Amino acid sequence: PITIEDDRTGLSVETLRRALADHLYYIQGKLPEHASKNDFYLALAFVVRDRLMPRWLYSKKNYLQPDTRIVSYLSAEFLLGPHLENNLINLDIQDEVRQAVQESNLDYQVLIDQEEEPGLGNGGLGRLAACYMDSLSSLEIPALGYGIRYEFGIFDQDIRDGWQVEMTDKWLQFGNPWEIARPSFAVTVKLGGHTEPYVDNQGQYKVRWVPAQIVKGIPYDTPITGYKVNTVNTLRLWKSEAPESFDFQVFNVGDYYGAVDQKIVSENISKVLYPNDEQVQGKELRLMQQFFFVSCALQDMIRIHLTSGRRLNTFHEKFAVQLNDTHPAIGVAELMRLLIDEHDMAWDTAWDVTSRSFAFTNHTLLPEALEKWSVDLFGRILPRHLEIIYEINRRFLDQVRVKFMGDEGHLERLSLIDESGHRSVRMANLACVGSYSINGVAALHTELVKSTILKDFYELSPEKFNNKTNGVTPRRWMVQANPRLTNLISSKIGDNWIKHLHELKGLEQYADDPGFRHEWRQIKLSIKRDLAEHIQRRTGITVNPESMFDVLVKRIHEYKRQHLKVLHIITLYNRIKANPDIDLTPRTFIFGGKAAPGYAMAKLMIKFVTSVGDVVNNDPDVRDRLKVVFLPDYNVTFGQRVYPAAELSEQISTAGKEASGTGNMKFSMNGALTIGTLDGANIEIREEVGAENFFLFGLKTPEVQELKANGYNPWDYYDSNETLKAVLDLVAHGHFSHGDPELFRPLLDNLLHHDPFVVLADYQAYIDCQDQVDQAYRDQDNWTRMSILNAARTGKFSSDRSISEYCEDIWKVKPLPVTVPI
Ligand SMILES: CCc1ccc([C@H](C)CC(=O)N[C@@H]2O[C@H](CO)[C@@H](O)[C@H](O)[C@H]2O)cc1
Repeated sequence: PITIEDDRTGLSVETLRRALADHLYYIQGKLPEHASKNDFYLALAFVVRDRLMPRWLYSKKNYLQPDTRIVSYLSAEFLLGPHLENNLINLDIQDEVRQAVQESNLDYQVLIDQEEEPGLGNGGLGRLAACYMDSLSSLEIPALGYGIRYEFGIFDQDIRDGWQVEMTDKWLQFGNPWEIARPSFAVTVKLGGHTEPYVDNQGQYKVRWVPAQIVKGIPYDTPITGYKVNTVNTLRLWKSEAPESFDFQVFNVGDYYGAVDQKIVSENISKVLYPNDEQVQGKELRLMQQFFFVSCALQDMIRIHLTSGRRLNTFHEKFAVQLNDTHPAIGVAELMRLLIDEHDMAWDTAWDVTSRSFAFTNHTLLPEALEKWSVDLFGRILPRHLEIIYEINRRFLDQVRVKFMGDEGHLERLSLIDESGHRSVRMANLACVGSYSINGVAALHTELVKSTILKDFYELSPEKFNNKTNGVTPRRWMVQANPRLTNLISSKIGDNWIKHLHELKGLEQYADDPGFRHEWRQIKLSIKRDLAEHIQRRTGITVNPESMFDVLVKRIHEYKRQHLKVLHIITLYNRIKANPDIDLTPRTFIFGGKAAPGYAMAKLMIKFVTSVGDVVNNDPDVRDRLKVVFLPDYNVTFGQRVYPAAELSEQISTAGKEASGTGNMKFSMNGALTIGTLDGANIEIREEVGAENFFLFGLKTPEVQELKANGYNPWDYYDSNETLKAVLDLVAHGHFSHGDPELFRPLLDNLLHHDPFVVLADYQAYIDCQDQVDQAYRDQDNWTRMSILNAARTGKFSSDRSISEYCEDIWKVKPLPVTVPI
C-alpha cells in the first residue's frame, strides 16, 4: 500500500520538498518566482519547526505532571545564536533537509546565513545560559528558561576609521519563526506607588501594594531542542506591554499624550538590552527590567504549580530556581511577596519555601560589576519589596548576631543594606541569604569568591558554597561550527563523543599517527583558508592561510588585556624594523569583541588595535609576515567561524580576574593551543591537557595581590626594560597615530601610572612565552600532536558535565525522557 507521509513530520526528501513549497505558498504567501531569500528561509524554518512540535508539546505535558521537578533558569541574558542549523543537528535531520533544499534549487548555506541571530546577551554569562539550555534538553531534564524578549539585542558593531560604531540590532524586523506568542498566559506586573497596611476579612494583618503603574507581561515561547532526544524544553521570554493599549478615558478628557504615555513607558521595559558587561550603570529602567521578567516568571511558575494540582507550600519541591548572577536576585523578595500578599502564606512558611527554591551563581569578582541599588530608587520602584527586604534583613541579622556575638563588622558586611554613604540594597547579599546554594564558575574563582567578595557568607554558611566549572555545548561549538573535524573524529572513534565528550580521549592514540596528523592539519588549513576569504571580503585585508592564526576574541575589557596583545605585536614589529631579515613565524593576529558604549578605555583599546594594524599591515619591511585584523561584530555566528580556524587561543587576563572564560574551552575543543595565565578555567584546561601542551606565563593570583599590596609601580618596569620602553615610546611618539602623541595618551598614562591589571609586570614573561610558541610552531608535526591532545583532553568542558553536576549537587533532579505517541 502507498503510505503518504504526514506533511508536517515526514522526513523523506520528497515530503520535505513538498512541505517547503507548502509553507512558502500558504505561510509566506509567496510564489517561488516572487520569493526572497528570507521567504525561503522562513518557509524552511517552519518546515523544521513542524518536525520538533510533537516533541515540544509532549515535553510541555511533562511539566504539568504533579511530581515532575522542573529546573527554572532565570537569566537577564540568553545569547542563543541562530536556531535553524542547530535544530537540524539536534533533530538529526540535517542531511535530509540539505538534500531537499538542494533539490529545490536553493543554496543551503545561503538560507542558513539568512537568519538574524537573537543577540539577547552581552557575552559569557548570556552564552553560558544558552549552552546550559542545550545541555538541559540533551540530558532530558525538564527545564524552563525565563528571560526578557528584548526588541533590540546587543548592538551590531561596525568599525569606521578604526573606531567602534554601534548600530541598532533590529533582529525582529523580518519576523521570528522560532517563537510563539502566548497571550493567554499574560500576567500583570506592578511598579511604583505605595503600600498600605490593612486587616483582611480573616482579621489577618496584611499589606496592600497600590502601584503607580501596571505593566502587562506577554510570554513568547522558543523551543530548545535536545540532541537526538525527544525533549524540547521551553525558553519563555517576556515582552512588556501597556495593560490597555490605549486609555480612552484619559483620551476623552483630551489628554492625548497621557493616553499613550502609559503605553510607551510600559513597552520601554523590554525595549533594549543594556550593553554593559561587568559595569553596573544603576539605571532605573534596568531595575524595572529585572523585576519585570522575574515577577512574570514567578507568577508563571506558581500558575504551573497550581495547575499541576499542588499546593504552594510545596513550590520548592517542584521548582529548582537558578539565579544567573544577581540580575534576577529580586526574585527572593518577589516570591515572598507573592506567597504572603497574593497567596496568604505565613512569613515563616513563605521563607522556608523561598530559601529552599533559589540557588545563586556568581560570575564576576569585579567590584564595579556587583549590583547595589540605592534605597531611594529601590523604594520608589518597589516599595513593598523594600519593606520585605528590611524584614528579611532584620530576621537574618538577628540570627547572625547570635553567631558573631558583638562583631559589628560582620553584621555590617552581611547586611542586605549598605548603610555607608548613600544607603543601598546589596543584591549579592539578598541572593546569598535567600539561596540554599552559592556557586562560582571555575575552581579558582569559587575559592576567590569564598575568600574575598562573599567571605562573610562563606564563614556563616560554608555548606552552601560549591564550585561548578563552566562548560560549552559540543553540538554548536564542534558539530555545527566544525563539521570537517567532527567527521574526522567520528570516523575514528564513532560519534558517541558528541553526547559523552570524555570519549574524545579515544583520540589520544592518534596523536602519534602521521596519517591522522596530516588529515587533522589539512582540515585546520582548509578552515583557515575559508576564514581568510571571509576576512578579505569583510575587511579587505589579505591574510596568509599558512601563517599562524593567533586569535583573541571576547568582550573588550582592561582585565582581559587586549592591549598586552598589542604590545606583543609592536615588539615583533620592532624586531623586524631592527632587522628586516629576522626569521620569525608569520602570524595573523585576529581580534574581535564589542566594547560597552560608555566604556571609553575599551573603545580606545579597539582603536589601538586597528591603528597598530594599519601601520604593521602596510609597512613594506614587514613583508606580510605579520597581519593584524579586527573583525567587526563579534557574536555567536562569528565565533562559529573563528574558533575552528584558530591555532593559538589567547587567554591572557590578569590572574584572579576572569571568573572562568568559556571561549578558552571552545578553542581547545577545536584543536587550538592556549597561551594563558593561571586564571579562571585556564587552570583546569592546563590540568586536563597537560602542562606540556599549554603555554603558561604570568604572575599568579597571590603574586598579583602581593605586588599591588607592596605598591606596584609600573614605571619601574618601563624604566628597566629596554624592549618595553621602545614599544611604549613608539606609541607615545604617535607612530601609530599619524604622529599625534595625544591619541593614545590616556592608555599610556594608565599603563605607566596605574596599570591596575599589571600589564607591564607581565609583559616580559608574555613575550618570552610567545617566543616559545614561535619555536613550537616551527615543528608542525609536534604542534599538530599537541593540537590533537588538546582536543582529546577537553571532555571535562562540555556543558553536559556542568549541568550533570548542577542536577546532582544543587537541583536534585533526574532525567525524565519524553515519549511522543506515534
Ligand atoms: C550589571 C552589568 C553586568 C552585566 C553582566 C555581568 C556578567 C556577570 C558578566 C559576565 O558575562 N561574566 C562572565 O561570565 C562567564 C560565564 O560564567 C565567565 O566565563 C566569564 O569569566 C565572566 O567574565 C556582570 C555585570
